[in-house]
Amino acid sequence: MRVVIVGGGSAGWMAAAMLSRMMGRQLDITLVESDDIATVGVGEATIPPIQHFNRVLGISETDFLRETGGTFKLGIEFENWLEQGHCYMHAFGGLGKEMGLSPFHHSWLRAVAHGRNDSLWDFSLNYQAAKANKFQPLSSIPNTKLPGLVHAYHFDAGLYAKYLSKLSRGWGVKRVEGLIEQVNLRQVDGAIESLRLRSGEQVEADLYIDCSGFRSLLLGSALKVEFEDWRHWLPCDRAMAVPSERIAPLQPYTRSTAHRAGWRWRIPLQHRTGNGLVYCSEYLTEEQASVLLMEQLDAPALAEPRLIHFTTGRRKQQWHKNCVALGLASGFLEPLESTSLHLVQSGIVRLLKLFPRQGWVQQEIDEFNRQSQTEFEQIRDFIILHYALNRREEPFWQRCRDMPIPESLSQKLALFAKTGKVFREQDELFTEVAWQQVMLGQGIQPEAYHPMADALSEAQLNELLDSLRTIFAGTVQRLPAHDEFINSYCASSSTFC
Ligand SMILES: Cc1cc2nc3c(=O)[nH]c(=O)nc-3n(C[C@H](O)[C@H](O)[C@H](O)COP(=O)(O)OP(=O)(O)OC[C@H]3O[C@@H](n4cnc5c(N)ncnc54)[C@H](O)[C@@H]3O)c2cc1C
Repeated sequence: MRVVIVGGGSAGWMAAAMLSRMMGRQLDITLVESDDIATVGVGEATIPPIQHFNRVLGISETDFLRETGGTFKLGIEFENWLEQGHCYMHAFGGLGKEMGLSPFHHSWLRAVAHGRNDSLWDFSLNYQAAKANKFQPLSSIPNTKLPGLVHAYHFDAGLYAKYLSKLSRGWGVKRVEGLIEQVNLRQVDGAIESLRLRSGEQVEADLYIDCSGFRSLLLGSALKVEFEDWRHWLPCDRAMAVPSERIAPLQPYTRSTAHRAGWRWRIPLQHRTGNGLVYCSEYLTEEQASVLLMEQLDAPALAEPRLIHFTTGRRKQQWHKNCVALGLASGFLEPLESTSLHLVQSGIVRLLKLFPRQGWVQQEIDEFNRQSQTEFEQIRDFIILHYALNRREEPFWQRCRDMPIPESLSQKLALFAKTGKVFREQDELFTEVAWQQVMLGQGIQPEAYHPMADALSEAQLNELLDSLRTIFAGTVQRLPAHDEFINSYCASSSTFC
């Protein structure tokens, strides 16, 4: 089968690498990219499943981090989101200790209700290590049955695309440089027939993968698949990004700091720090955004700030006829929970699981679209949660607080507020522990805890919590500094250019 991938950003090269690796010579893969159209040029923070993607590709962690200037990530810190001066973390990994069927946070809720003043994050090893700037891979805590650290990465997505391009071409992918000027549709069924490049060359395939970025050249422009706009839930529509010099120490976590009309990110890489402001253009001009971004850099800028326009939402079908869209061509959710590259990854995996034998089968397409829709909506709800429960005073934040939220989210919040209970939908990306941290972090104080948490006596509970705190503190103390570990394990020669 002939496959053409349009676009050589992270989405295009991730798709090329995985399809060529998994399907081998059964597919004749061509990737078309244009030197005249830049990639989006941002995308630095990820979530833990990216490890699996690299493993399947056979990429070692050290090579990957060296090639992409990458660092380790243990979670995302949210500063000023609830209100100015408040801070919490969505730390990856678990909390406390497995308590049979009773999630650990119920025991913590009980302890707090009875007068203890521990923070939930005293029982997150990831949080403790992150705030101490410590890291090394740790699958479990030695001499205990407790799990260790769960990590993702910060890396330069442009360098990742370059690296995957080199690997993919070794695995048989053909690269064509050229600007696509026309997408020709078949008369008979309206599917894509061919692409005409500026050079006059025609490129034909059985399956087209649209990774053309926000343009959505094939799925959106040519096939006219509608875009579902979610700005009424997520009103930010601009980002301004700027790299700055690396500073020490390298923090093993992403920082997301709310400002008067959105938030800013700070992502430490080996060769630079990625910074950006996400904002709503109704409340902040481009000039104000630039001042806000630049005045709060913690090291000299390495380039001029760059403005990116976006609209939050998704294409109503992400696979239509003989065209599947991945990455920005399929939809966009702001990078608050670092989910875009993950959506590329899961789209590729979904495509491979439903890969057509020949032609296309409508049931496969419907299943792909159903799963993609669910995944996008679940992530959307998780992102809205951060905005909806704020207590900030500025007009932008008041608007976020007053906005109606999806029914699926309001049910989840109400259940947690009343009972402390939270459930992960089937196959949902975010774990119960992730939901707990953000709901508590955004100020929900559950009225009750699960009766199973009463199974221990008060003395037993206190002993358990004290011993967990001691174990976590001792474990973190023995970890090397994140910088030290990077230097010895995967130091990169990448420089900013
Ligand atoms: C502000 C912002 C911050 C982000 N931060 C994160 C983050 O922290 N973590 C994360 O996971 N994701 C993040 N993302 C998303 C992430 O950057 C993208 O999902 C990812 O890079 C994939 O982009 P892409 O390949 O779909 O598109 P692009 O990088 O835009 O690539 C599009 C490609 O299509 C080609 N093309 C377009 N038109 C034509 C044509 N006519 N002919 C030929 N070629 C064409 C271009 O040359 C280019 O190669 C962020 C996105 C934004 C906007």
